[in-house]
Amino acid sequence: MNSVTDTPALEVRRLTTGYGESTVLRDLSLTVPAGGVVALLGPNGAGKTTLLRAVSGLLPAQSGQVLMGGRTITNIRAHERARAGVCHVPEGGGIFPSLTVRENLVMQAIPGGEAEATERAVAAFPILGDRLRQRAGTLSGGQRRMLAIAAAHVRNPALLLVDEASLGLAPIVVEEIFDFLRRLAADRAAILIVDQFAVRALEFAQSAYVLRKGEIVFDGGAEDLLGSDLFSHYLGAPPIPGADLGRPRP
Ligand SMILES: Nc1ncnc2c1ncn2[C@@H]1O[C@H](COP(=O)(O)OP(=O)(O)OP(=O)(O)O)[C@@H](O)[C@H]1O
Repeated sequence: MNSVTDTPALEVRRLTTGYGESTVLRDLSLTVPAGGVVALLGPNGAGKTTLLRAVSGLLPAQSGQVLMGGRTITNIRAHERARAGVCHVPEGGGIFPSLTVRENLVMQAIPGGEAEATERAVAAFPILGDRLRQRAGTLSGGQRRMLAIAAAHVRNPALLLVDEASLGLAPIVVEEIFDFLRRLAADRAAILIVDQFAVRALEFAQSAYVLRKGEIVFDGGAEDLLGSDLFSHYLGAPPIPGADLGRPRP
């Protein structure tokens, strides 16, 4: 019998899903260990976002199963999955632009925990402390990303799904975001991360999956992928230090 720590944070078993008549993911299986960080990589259109949506319940499974902490969540709705501890930070979103920064944070708090929620978020990203009364829609791109991740952090999720943490952001902002994600990971949060900057994601993760046309073509250690010819084989560009070549190509 599994102990609590052996039970993966997330198990996707033979999942098939898509949009209407179009199937995007076929028979896909993936595991995020408890406290593990997993990178999900692949070219544009491979199905990475679709997988995150299927895990967070925004997209129903056509077949297969999704389990969180050993419990089947395949048939429960997105808000119930969120209550169960799944937190999805979508690409370019995850905030309410017309609300202030403080309101975005407070709405994630448990009743009575509003002040603590704000404190937690500001401790994660101090710049948010200077922006609490500002409408989230008027923040810079980097600050919006920080707010989306901080709002997720407020809920103390068991499983964090981060879609494109760094896309379009200045390197210094990306560094700050990854520093925080590293701290979360050190606190044993399970994280499934999609990032166009494959090298950065692989440096952050312990293991990786590469998706192509809805199917897993690589499943293994992040270092195995990073330090070998497999990287260019699967992701099309060699990791050259200092160059923005971590971006997967179609
Ligand atoms: N709402 C939708 N309706 C129909 N098809 C969709 C929808 N969203 C995505 N698709 C299709 O599903 C496939 C996978 O898209 P998805 O966004 O999951 O890929 P991705 O790997 O995240 O790509 P990217 O890196 O460009 O974000 C693509 O062929 C895309 O056109």
